[in-house]
Amino acid sequence: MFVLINLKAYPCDPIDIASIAAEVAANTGVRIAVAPQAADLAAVAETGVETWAQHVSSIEHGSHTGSTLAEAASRAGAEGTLLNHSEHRLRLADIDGSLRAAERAGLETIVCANNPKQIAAASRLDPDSVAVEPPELIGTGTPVSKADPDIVTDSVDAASGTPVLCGAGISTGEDLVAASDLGAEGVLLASGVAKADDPRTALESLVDPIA
Ligand SMILES: O=C[C@H](O)COP(=O)(O)O
Repeated sequence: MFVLINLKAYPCDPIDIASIAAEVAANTGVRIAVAPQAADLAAVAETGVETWAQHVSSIEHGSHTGSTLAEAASRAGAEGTLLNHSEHRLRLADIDGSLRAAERAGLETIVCANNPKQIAAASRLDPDSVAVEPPELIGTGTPVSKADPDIVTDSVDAASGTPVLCGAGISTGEDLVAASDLGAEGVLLASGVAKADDPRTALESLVDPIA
């Protein structure tokens, strides 16, 4: 199982969480990555943790002020990028453009979607993986794997072989196992670690059942 921790714009310490994630990954063998703010990519990558961008723009080098160039994310140490997160929705043409930009820069890609129908469409754009996240469960602590397990199984069917992650409300080892049992190959989570009083304990207990 792939565990991708999205730090969003939470007021956490990205270096502290990245260092913890690097240690837990090394100690357990579980693939764990951290997606910080773009400005923190290089510092997070320096900790040795697998580092992901939260987004890259559908642009090439040129006059694009305020954009996130895929090559710049890669140069800063990103190995992959999320696209079309529920909190950063893109138009179809921009998802495709950002996917091509990420490919050009050698970044692994995950396209997020709300439901199985969107997962089917996202998979056709040929990302490395897709992630299903019902927006109404994000940040609630109620895991999608329990609240609506059919969303995960239907997404796995709809993805036609593209690996599926699930996210929203994932915070415990039990949630992780439930996601795996439903066919997910990873989880996308944020508040369960980024807003935890003790991120180390939160992350260690999350991966414990698969370590
Ligand atoms: O990117 C992460 C997801 O939006 C899930 O967030 P959450 O774990 O706080 O529910």
